Amino acid sequence: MAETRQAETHGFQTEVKQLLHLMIHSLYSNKEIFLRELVSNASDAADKLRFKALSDSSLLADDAELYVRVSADKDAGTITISDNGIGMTRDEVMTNLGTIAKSGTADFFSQLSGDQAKDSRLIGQFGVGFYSAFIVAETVTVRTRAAGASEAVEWFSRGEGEYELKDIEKVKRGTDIILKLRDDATEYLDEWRLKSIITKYSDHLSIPVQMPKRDDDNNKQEGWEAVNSGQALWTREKSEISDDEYKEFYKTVAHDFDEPLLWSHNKVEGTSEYTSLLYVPKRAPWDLWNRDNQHGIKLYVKRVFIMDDATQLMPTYLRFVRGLMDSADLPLNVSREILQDNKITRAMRNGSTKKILSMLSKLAKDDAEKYQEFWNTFGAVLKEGPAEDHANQETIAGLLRFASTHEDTSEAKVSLDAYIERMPEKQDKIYYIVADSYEAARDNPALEIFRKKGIEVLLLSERIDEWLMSHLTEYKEKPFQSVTRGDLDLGELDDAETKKEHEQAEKAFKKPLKRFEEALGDKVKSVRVTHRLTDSPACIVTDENDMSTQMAKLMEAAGQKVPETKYIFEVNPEHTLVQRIVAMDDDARFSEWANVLLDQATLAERGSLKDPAKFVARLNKLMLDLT
Ligand SMILES: Nc1ncnc2c1ncn2[C@@H]1O[C@H](COP(=O)(O)OP(=O)(O)OP(=O)(O)O)[C@@H](O)[C@H]1O
Repeated sequence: MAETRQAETHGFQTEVKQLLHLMIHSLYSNKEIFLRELVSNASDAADKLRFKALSDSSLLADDAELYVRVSADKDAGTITISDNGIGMTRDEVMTNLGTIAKSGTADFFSQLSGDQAKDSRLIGQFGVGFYSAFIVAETVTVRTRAAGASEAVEWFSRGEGEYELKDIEKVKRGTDIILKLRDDATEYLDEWRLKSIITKYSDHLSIPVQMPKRDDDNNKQEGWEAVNSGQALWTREKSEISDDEYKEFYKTVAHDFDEPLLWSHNKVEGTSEYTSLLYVPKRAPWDLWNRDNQHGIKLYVKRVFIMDDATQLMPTYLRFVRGLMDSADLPLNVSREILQDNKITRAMRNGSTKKILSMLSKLAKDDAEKYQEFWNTFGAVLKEGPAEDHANQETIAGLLRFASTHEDTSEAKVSLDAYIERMPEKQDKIYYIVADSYEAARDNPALEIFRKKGIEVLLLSERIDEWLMSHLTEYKEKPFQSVTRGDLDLGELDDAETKKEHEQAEKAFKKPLKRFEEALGDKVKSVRVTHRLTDSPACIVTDENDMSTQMAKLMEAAGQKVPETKYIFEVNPEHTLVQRIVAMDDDARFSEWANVLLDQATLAERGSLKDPAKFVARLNKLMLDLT
């Protein structure tokens, strides 16, 4: 027999206090969701017990019919949500109802602005769960007994700084949550009101949600009756499910306040048999950028809930997808380890990935505006795709959107198909540039020749872009080519005449090039005549096989040692400044100017210099010469 402990008072973790405060103040216009959250927790508790009982049937004891019960006591001003699910031990109560165990919680709180409308949306994304009880309740009492245990505990709180915990007697396994309603929330004492909320949010739960059965005069209670249909939504025929039902179901599975952007419900038969119901949300969850965050896919086996966050069922670059998969083939006692390397899981994952990608491709085709909304929210995550998923690389590439010299906006709107469609007949490559910002990409001197010739260049400036481009080599048999790497060969786009002119210019400029080489020494890899510039005197580019500027920056930012890249210095013999410098007899002065040109070109490409003070000093000296 466990030792009976005295009542204890515990303080909430700081974040819980913050969450409670925010919730009470920003969710008052959406109070009813507390019931959805508590009923859904109760139903999860029943699901968890059903799963655990597969290997230990004694846990169900003589109480095998699992249910959730909701009732109101008008005299006491309370409503009670009970379940005979898995329950909680004392330790579990302290962790689950006293702290927030999600990783990145502190980050989340730092995003809150104090603006109620904005914060309430963020809280929606965070998932309010159990604590939402305090939106309507003055006090909350939780009485719980874990399955298989004999002791039980009571948790009590006013939602302020602390909660009380004491040992109690509880006859049945499971959890009762008793809410003493605030004066402005007494509408929830009405059974009809409760019933309508349950049918709205929880109709699809496979666990029966019961309410008191009233006699004909609607007065005395005669047992309990289920108020939800009790049929899991995804097991029904698509044609019988309304859009509203899909949307409400999404809110429950994804814990989102908003409607989904789109969804797909599939029954797959053949070598593997499963049903999937997958949603793409409208808004990004608050921790989308954390690659380790929870994946949103729940796994069921033959309608029995097995686990949340089934990472094996969806690739990481689709981690924004929410929903569930229900397998007819997996064993009920499946574990995460078994899922790891399993033919059935792989088939489900491949099938669902294809489904999501084709759903997005269809959206892009049918409703460009809505697709753009999706892209602006999740595009940067999808960009992880080509590296992670080679098999679907071409499809993912087709979904990418870029800023480009064709448009006058930093918004990424151009698809590769649109780019190819606009390509002049003789163009055989897809040209792009990666820089720190849209402006730096747009204004990079290396684009001058492309502008002059009317060749479109994709302008990339997100952190992930260099990584993306290192994995994308071609799209529809057109190779990608960075405009700041390697020797620029416009192939067929240059006619024989231009090529001849280039050769002549190079020949004629041989001597000056030698002078530049001597002046710059080992600061550069080589010096050559440029074919990319029309308006600028010089630029720097990397050799085809060297690490690009952006990749080097990324690696440096990640704390890795990066070998120093030597740039190729390209000069524009047509430029007046270059012509004047070349005409100088004084080698020392020539060298000063050559160095200034190199530093300028480095600034345009890298955005910073190793020794900026020296550049400024040199420039000042040359300016003095002119005044
Ligand atoms: N009725 C219940 N029976 C058993 N455990 C419960 C019950 N209600 C809550 N819990 C436990 O408390 C934890 C915290 O609940 P809470 O609703 O705050 O978060 P969650 O359900 O894990 O997350 P979210 O609601 O954001 O998806 C749950 O994960 C569960 O372990």
